[in-house]
This record gives sequence, C-alpha cells and structure tokens, in this order.
Amino acid sequence: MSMSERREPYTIAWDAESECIIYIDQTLLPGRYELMRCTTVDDLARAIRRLEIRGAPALGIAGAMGMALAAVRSTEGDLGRFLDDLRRAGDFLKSTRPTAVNLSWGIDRVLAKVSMARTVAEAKALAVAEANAVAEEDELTCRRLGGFGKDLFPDDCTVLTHCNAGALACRCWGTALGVIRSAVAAGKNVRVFACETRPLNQGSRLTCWELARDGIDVTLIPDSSAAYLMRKGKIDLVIVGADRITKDAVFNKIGTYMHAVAAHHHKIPFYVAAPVSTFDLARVESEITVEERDRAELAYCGDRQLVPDDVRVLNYAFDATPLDLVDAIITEIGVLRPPYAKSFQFIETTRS
Ligand SMILES: CSC[C@H]1O[C@H](OP(=O)(O)O)[C@H](O)[C@@H]1O
Repeated sequence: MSMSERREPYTIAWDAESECIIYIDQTLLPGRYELMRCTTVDDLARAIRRLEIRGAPALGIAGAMGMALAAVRSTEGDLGRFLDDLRRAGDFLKSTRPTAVNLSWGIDRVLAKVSMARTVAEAKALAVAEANAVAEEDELTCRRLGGFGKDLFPDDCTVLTHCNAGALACRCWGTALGVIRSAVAAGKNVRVFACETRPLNQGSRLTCWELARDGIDVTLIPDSSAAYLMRKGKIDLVIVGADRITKDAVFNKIGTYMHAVAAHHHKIPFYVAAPVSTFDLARVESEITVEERDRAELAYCGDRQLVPDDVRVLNYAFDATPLDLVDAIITEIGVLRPPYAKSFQFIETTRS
C-alpha cells in the first residue's frame, strides 16, 4: 500500500463516544503496537512522563486533550470554580515535561477558548472542540511543512536524522520525517541514516520502525558514528525536529548539538523542521529548563546494569543548538533562513 493510502489510527486521538484519549503506547514499539485508552488527567500525566506519548507536536495535542479530559470529567457546577480546576489541571500537566513548549501551548490554547464560555456545559463543549481542532490542524501543518522542506532536498541524497520527529511525534506524517516523506512522495531518491538516539532509542525504536513501514531506505547507526560518516562524505544533509525554538537557540533531543557542530565543521546543511507552535520567541536559551530524566534510563538496559551503583549519572533529555549552526528552519508557513531576527518578526506577526 502506498504511504498516502495507509490509514493508521492517529498517534493520539479523542474518542468522542467514551470521552477519552486513545494513543499508541510508544514505549512498546517496535515490538508491540498497542493502542491505549486514557480516561483521567493523572493517567495522561503518567503516559507523558513515561514517553508513552512523546514528541513536541504530539505533546501539544496531548495537552489540549488533557484539558478536554479534565473538562468532561469535572463535576463542578460553578463556572468560576470549574475554570480554576481546569487551570490547575493544566499546570499539573505542564510540569510533566518542561522543555517542549508545545505541551504548554496546547493547554493554553484550550484554556483561552473555554474562558469565553458562559456556562459549564458550554465550556465542556468548547474544550473538546478546541482539542480536536488542535489535533486536526497538526496534520495539515505537517503536510505543509513537508511541502516546503522537500525542495531543500537534492533529487538523490543521504540524510541524517536524530531521535524521532515523525508521525509518532505528531498526529501523523511528522515534521523532520514529514519532510522526508514529502521528498520521497515527490519522487526524490532519499536514503536515511537514523541515529539510535541514546538513552531511550527513539531513533532505532521509532524512526526506523516508521520509515521501514513506509518502505523508505533507512540504516540505523549509533549516535557516535554520525561525525565519522560526515567525514567520509556519506551525509548530504541533517534534518531534525525541535521541542522549543527561542530567540537564540533550538532545543531538541540530547545529541542534536553534537550533530550541528559536526555538520558545521564538514559544511553539511543542518535543517530544523518545526511548526510555528514550537517557537517561543519571548525567551532566550538561558531561561529554559532542560529536562533531566531518571538515572535508571542510562544505568540499565532492561535488567542489565551498565554502571556501578556509586557512580553519578547526568541524564539530560535535551540540548540547545545556537541558531548560527542552523542553516534553515522549515515551518508550515515557509523556510526561514538566517538572519533569523527578521524571519522571527514575521513569525510573531502570524501569531498575533
Ligand atoms: C517533532 S518534535 C519531536 C522531538 O521530541 C523528541 O523528544 P522526546 O522523544 O523526548 O519527546 C525529540 O526531541 C524530537 O526531536
């Protein structure tokens, strides 16, 4: 079946009948493909913390649907207290993963909409409708972004990716992988080197799974091989996703900065694919919290201990790449090129 015809259940969706969230549990991939049902905000927070649901745009959708979940489960009859409860649920969900701005963006988008309600019933309906709107817009956003990005690809090229910025990080299609899909659909001959992306292996487990299912040529490499393959002339360009883009830096999965430095040294184009919702242009790198995750993610591989108990572990989930190492930022409203200050003014006007 061609890619465009394959209709998978979306990575995350609102089930109107049972008023709950349905999502693919990404911790089980690639071995098991299981759809999970989430009925409470606490369940959703746990799923986000465990990266059952992950990826910036998917977190935006999850945040919006978390507000819908809080709304439909509420028994509060007073509108003022109902809205206060929703704001508290939103703050709780925002605390689960602080680096990706999309999570807060999705939550705040629904809260802004429900604040216009005149009754609790209207607020509940608005929350669900806005959450679904966030999800549906994501698909169109990814395809538009892919449409712009594909033109940056040579007709025959080998591309390096890091982590997973694919359909599993969005509602479907993907951002960085969405550009690859759009380039392949446009008839370009694209080969992919996917970095495994230690410690949680989003590259080997998720990106390789996605691309193999689409019949796209993908080879798994350890993160540590990327620079050597660049030195050997095996990489034509690098494309990654993003979790937050500030005035001066791109926050993305740990290891992204390493690839940006190596690409810059080898004069290889380094591209970031991200929707406008990932931009946080009121802040600079130094103001952003970089999520640190559990020691166990590095200290164990399954049941196998990899480091002595008395050795410290520092497990950053993200890093920051300065914009002067980024050759282009591909968005759903076009491709941004340096100097970014002028492009960012345009972004701000589209959002105001
Ligand atoms: C399309 S953005 C995906 C972005 O999110 C990933 O982080 P995580 O797997 O921890 O949610 C990674 O930074 C990807 O680039």
